[in-house]
Amino acid sequence: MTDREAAARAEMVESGRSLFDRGLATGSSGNISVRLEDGTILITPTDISLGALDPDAIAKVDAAGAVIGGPKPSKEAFLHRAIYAARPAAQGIVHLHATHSAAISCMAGLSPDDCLPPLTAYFVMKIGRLPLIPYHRPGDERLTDAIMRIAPDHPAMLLANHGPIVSGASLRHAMNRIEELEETAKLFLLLRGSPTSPLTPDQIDDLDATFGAASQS
Ligand SMILES: O=C(O)[C@@H](O)C(=O)COP(=O)(O)O
Ligand SMILES: [Zn+2]
Repeated sequence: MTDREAAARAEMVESGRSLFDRGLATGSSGNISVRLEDGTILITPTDISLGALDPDAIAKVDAAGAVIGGPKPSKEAFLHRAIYAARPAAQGIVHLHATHSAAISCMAGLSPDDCLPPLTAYFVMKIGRLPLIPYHRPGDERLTDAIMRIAPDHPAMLLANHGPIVSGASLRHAMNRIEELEETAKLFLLLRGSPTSPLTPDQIDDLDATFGAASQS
């Protein structure tokens, strides 16, 4: 095993524990993956608590989905593979059922192109727009087409009646992103019923020009 793979396994364990300890992952929901230099993907096993990962019991699949090591992979491995295929720079992916973003994913009348308003600069910088992916049961590979179409322009997507799935240039980057998404979902729910002033298109353009559009990384 390369040093990079050993470090990735350790980082997955630590990330899962951190998410679980803070209540961002509960029960056995959610999954985490890292893409290695050779294109193979480390992914959490199916039906396991993210708080109880073992670095020596993490599944490994190739880009075509064949299992090349470890226990049975997450049923969402196809989804992670589709995102890696659509976003060549992505090296880490996190999927959660975090309460506030999962609550948003169940709301009626969401805009499919953008289901959270640009409330804060950091949300714009980390997420940009948040598209809604139509409901499919977990593990349904028919989701692949929609993901391949939408993921190239979006590092974060919200699965309807389910939760967010977010990629990043590293696992740390994906973690930061999904945590920002969850915090913004919480803000959005806190502000419901209060008049709010989301950022304007000019303010968003200024952020994109200064920090780079979130869609690019
Ligand atoms: O919601 C689901 O069933 C999956 O998306 C999930 O979060 C956990 O599934 P596994 O990764 O197969 O445990
Ligand atoms: Zn899920």
